[in-house]
Amino acid sequence: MITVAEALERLFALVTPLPAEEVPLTQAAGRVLARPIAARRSQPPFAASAMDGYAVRQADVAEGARLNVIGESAAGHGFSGTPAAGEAVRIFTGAPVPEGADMVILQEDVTREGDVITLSSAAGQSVNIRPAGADFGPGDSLSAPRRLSSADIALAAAMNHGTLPVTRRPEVAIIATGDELVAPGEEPGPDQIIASNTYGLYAQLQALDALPRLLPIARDNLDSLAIAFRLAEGADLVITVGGASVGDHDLVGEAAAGAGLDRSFWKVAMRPGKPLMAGRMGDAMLLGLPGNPVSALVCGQVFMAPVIDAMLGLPARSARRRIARLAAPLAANGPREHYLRAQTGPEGVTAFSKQDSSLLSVLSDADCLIVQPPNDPARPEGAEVEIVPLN
Ligand SMILES: Nc1nc2c(c(=O)[nH]1)N[C@H]1C(S)=C(S)[C@@H](COP(=O)(O)OP(=O)(O)OC[C@H]3O[C@@H](n4cnc5c(N)ncnc54)[C@H](O)[C@@H]3O)O[C@H]1N2
Ligand code: MOO
Repeated sequence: MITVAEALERLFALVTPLPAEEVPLTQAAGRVLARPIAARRSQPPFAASAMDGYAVRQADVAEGARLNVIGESAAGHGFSGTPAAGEAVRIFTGAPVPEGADMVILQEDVTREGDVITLSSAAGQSVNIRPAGADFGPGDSLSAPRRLSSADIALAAAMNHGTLPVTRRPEVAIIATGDELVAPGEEPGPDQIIASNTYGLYAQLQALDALPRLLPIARDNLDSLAIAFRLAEGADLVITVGGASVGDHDLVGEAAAGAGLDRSFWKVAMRPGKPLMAGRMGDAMLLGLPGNPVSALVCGQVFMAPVIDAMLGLPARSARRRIARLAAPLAANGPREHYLRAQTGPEGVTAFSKQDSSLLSVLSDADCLIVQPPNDPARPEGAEVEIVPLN
C-alpha cells in the first residue's frame, strides 16, 4: 500500500488544470483568479482629503490663526484655484486637495464666522491627506492564483476591472453505488439504508467552487455501473462511492476498467480510507472513494479537496494542517496513517472514543481530524499533534 503523501503526489500527476473564463465581478466571489490583473489606474488618483474640514497651508497653522475661506472642494467636484498664505478651502472627505494646500484641519477644530475660520489649539495634529496612489498605482496588481475574497473583488473593481479571468469550475459527477441505497426522502426496503455520503461530498464540492452533479444510484452489477460511467461522460472528475473494497459485490474497479480506466493506484495506508482508487478515464480523472460514510468524507477532505484546488490552478498541496495539544492521551497507532475524529476544547483536542468509520454522528460533532502517523507510539495528554481543521 502507498502512503497518503504518495497517493497525493500521484493524484496531482493525474490532474489537468482547467482553462480560464471571464466573469463579471458580481459572479466572481469564491472563484479562482486565473492570472494577475494589473491596476488600470491609481487610487486615489489625486491627493484626497481624509476628513471633512478645511484645506490649508501648514505654514499658516497656529492656535488662534484666522484664515479666509475662498472656495469649496467636494468629492467629485474639486476646487481649481490655489489657496495663498492666509487662505483656506472648505473640503470634504474624498475630495481633491487643492494645489498649494498641504494639510486638512478638521471642522471640529475651527470656529467659522462668515468666510473666516479661527483655528483652535487642537488644529494641525495630523495632515489628514491621502497621497495619490496610496492604495495602489501603476505597476501594482492583484496576484494569482487566489480564491477571490470580497476584499479582492472590491480591489479589482477599484482597479477598474468590470470582469475577471477565473478558472472554469470543474464539473464533478458523483456516483453512489450499492443495492442497499435509496435517496433521502424515499421509502427504504427492510435491508436498505439512505445514501448519505454523496450529499456530504456534494456539499464539500460546492464549498470548493466545483460544479457537482449527482447521478442516479448505481446498483451492484457491471451493467448498472457501466450506465453510470456513461452518464458521467463530460465530467472533469468522476467520483464513485462504495464498492471499492474486496467483497464479491465490490465491482467499481472492474466496471471502471471496462469503461477505460487507466488505474494509477488502489489502496492507501490510511484509516479510514484504505480502499481509495484513482486513475484517468478518457478525458476525466476518476477518484473511487470507500463506501463507509466517514471514510468517504475524510477522503473528500484529504484527497478530493486538494485535487479540486489543483484543477483550479491553486498550488498542489495537502489539506491545511495545524499543530494542537492533546487534551487527553492518544493510544498507539497501527501501520496506517490515522485520521481521528476529534473535538477542540480549552485544554486542546480530544479524539472521540468511538472511531468506527460508519459513524456520521461522530464526524458531525468533530471539528478537526487528529493525524497520527503510522506506528506512532501512545501520546500523553499535552503532547503536540497535527490536526486537519474541518469546516
Ligand atoms: N475483507 C475485507 N473487508 C473490508 C476491507 C478489507 O480490507 N478487507 N476494507 C474495509 C474498509 S477499510 C472499508 S473503508 C470498506 C469500504 O468498502 P467499499 O468501498 O467496498 O464500500 P461498500 O462495501 O460499498 O460500503 C461500505 C459501507 O458503506 C455504506 N455505504 C456505501 N455507500 C454509501 C452511501 N452513498 N451512503 C451511505 N452509506 C453508504 C454501505 O452500506 C456499507 O455499510 O470495506 C471494508 N471491508
Ligand atoms: O479504512 Mo476503512 O476506510 O476503515 O473505513
